[in-house]
Amino acid sequence: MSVPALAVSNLTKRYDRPVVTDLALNVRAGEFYALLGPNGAGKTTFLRMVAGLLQPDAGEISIFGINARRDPIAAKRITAWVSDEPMVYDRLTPLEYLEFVAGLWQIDASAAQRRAHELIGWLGLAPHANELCGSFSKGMLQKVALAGALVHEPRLIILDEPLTGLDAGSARQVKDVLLGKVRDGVTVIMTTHILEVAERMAERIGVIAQGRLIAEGTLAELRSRIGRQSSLEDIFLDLVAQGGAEAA
Ligand SMILES: Nc1ncnc2c1ncn2[C@@H]1O[C@H](COP(=O)(O)OP(=O)(O)OP(=O)(O)O)[C@@H](O)[C@H]1O
Repeated sequence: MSVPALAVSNLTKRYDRPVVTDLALNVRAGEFYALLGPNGAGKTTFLRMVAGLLQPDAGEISIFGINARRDPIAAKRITAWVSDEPMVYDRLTPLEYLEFVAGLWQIDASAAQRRAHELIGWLGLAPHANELCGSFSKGMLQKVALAGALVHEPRLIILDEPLTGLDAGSARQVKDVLLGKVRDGVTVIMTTHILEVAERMAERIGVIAQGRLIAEGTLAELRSRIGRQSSLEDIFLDLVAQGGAEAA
């Protein structure tokens, strides 16, 4: 069996109270995995630990067989992190920003230029490629940040709410880029509150509530767990209610 893109075990983080508790989760190479959960469930905290931005209290994280806690740089080389709060430099154009990021990854200049133009084209940013990011809307900044995260051609793309605030056209561009990446064998794990997106795009869905993975599977598997033909919204609400009752 091939090595999983992501293998997490016993992951735990607490602040003044537990936020992620003993969480185990595996994502297969080439899979599109959606992480759902109510507000405050611990999704962002979980993903930030996986991306190496937050130190867990306990647990193991393996990315394509690399122990991400022991060798975070090797793990980051093959991982992309796309936050729900895009951070790009106001005084750079998208092209300059992508060149800058490519430089950090020490990507050869001509390859970097080719990738930058490709990403800018896919995300519909070409008409703005030479404008300063400081004048961009939040949606445009989100797309620039996504392009920046993909410039080093990661094997695992981790996204926190990538579609929030995007208009229909931009959301379509982002979804198409992600689906294209999955077709090329890249693995995607993303959180979303847009259940329709999880339903349409993800091969498997994980549901987190109160810092624990309370359910996981294909939509059909989740449906059979609830035991009736329901929409993903009904399944999600049932699972979260069940998970909350069990935790209590
Ligand atoms: N730095 C921090 N210090 C203290 N508590 C924190 C910190 N970061 C997150 N939390 C708490 O941890 C819990 C989980 O937060 P997290 O952002 O991971 O949830 P989420 O599932 O991503 O929620 P949402 O869907 O609203 O984005 C929340 O109760 C939050 O207040």
